[in-house]
Order: sequence, then C-alpha cells, then structure tokens
Amino acid sequence: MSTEVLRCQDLIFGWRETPVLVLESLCVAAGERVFLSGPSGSGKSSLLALIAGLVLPRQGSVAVAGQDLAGLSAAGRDRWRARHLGIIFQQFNLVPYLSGLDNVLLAASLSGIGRAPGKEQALALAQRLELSETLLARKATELSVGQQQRVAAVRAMIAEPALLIADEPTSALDDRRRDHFMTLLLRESERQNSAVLFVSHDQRLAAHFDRHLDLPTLNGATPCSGD
Ligand SMILES: Nc1ncnc2c1ncn2[C@@H]1O[C@H](COP(=O)(O)OP(=O)(O)OP(=O)(O)O)[C@@H](O)[C@H]1O
Repeated sequence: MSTEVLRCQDLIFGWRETPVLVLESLCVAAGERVFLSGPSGSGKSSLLALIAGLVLPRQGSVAVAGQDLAGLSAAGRDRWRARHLGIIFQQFNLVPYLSGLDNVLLAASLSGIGRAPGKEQALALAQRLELSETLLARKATELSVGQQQRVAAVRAMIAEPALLIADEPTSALDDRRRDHFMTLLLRESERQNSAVLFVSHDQRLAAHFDRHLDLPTLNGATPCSGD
C-alpha cells in the first residue's frame, strides 16, 4: 500500500488562458511535514485550491489519499475533502454566528465518517490546542484572532485528516503567538500522523518542517506580468 497522501502529476492549471501552474510532480508522504514558499502571486493558493478539489486541473492529476479528485463528482469531492483533508485558511473562514464548538461539530458532521466525532472529541482536541470549553462556547466573532485560529485548527483536524493544508495561517499573529501556534499544530499533527503541507512566505517557519519547497522552482509556468 502506498504511503503517499498527495500526488500531483503533470499538472497544468490556469484561472484564465495563461497557465498559473505547470508542475511535473509533487508528492507528500504520510506524516511528512512540507513547507511550501513562494512570493505573492506565485500560485501557492491556486495549488492548495487544486489539492482541495475546489478547482480541477486543465491537464494532469491530483490524487489525495489515493483518489484522483477528477474522478469524483463535485459532491463526491466535497465528501472526500471533508473526510481526508484538513484545511486552515489565512482568514480562518469560521461561520461567524456559530460558536467555536458548533463550527467544529459542523465540520465533523460533514466528514461522512460512520460515527462522526462528537462534542467530547472536539473538547479533548480543543484542550490540546489550549482552548477551553468556555472559549469554545463563544461565537466566532467574540474570539481573539489567535483563538479563532486555534478553533480553525481544531475544525481542520477533528476528522484526523491524512493531509492538513494550511495557507499562511500565522500571518495575523505576532512572533510569540506564531511560534506557540506552530508548536501546538505540529504536535497534534504528529499525534494524528497527519501529513502537513504548510504554505507561507515567512521563511522563519521553515525550520519546523522536514522538507522545503520553493514554488517558483517547481513551477514551469511563466509568472503573469504585473503580478
Ligand atoms: N479566483 C481567481 N480568479 C482569477 N485569477 C486568480 C484567482 N486566484 C488567483 N488568481 C491569479 O492566479 C495567480 C496566482 O495567485 P495565487 O493566489 O495562487 O498566488 P499566491 O502565491 O497564493 O499569492 P499570495 O501569496 O499573494 O496569496 C495570480 O496571478 C492571481 O492574480
């Protein structure tokens, strides 16, 4: 059985006619920690959107946990994503009128696992990420940026995903909070044996990772002028 959780092969993707990404190969092994950097506009978020199955490549394939995403319907990709991928967005994307706990439980219910993780598991995971039950009971809008970020991390990890992808999740944090968040996140991903693909232009974070990738080096596409 393959231990790969991600395989991108002969990938071509563009939002418009000009390709943004031309990528021969990108693989991530189970439990591996990969740091992906690149300047603004180099295609980092586009690559994560492909890996999440939010968009499909023009050519080539993206397989997550052994499944080629193009072989699934849009609803099938939603289920596959909820089950096998954890995603932490730069702006966290929490549902503002729900409590932190309900944000997490909503994600858990979408994971399609026979018996979805419940409140007890959510609280235990939250505790490992230093979020108390009292804080989790607050609406997302009533939490600090750092607390919202940890709720987003709990939501991303509640189904123990094979692969966790994170798009600049520390950009709103000061140095101390950033380092502490990285420690908590990577400790938990190790506990779950989740691979991590972490996107950032902040090279100070690279030391936390097993492998460093520079997107412009991997990417054969010519950057769009003006980007
Ligand atoms: N939804 C979209 N529709 C059209 N073009 C897009 C879209 N999203 C990104 N692009 C374009 O694709 C290219 C790559 O953008 P992308 O957001 O992937 O880069 P990035 O490396 O994540 O940048 P940043 O670090 O600034 O977030 C840019 O030229 C951008 O303008």
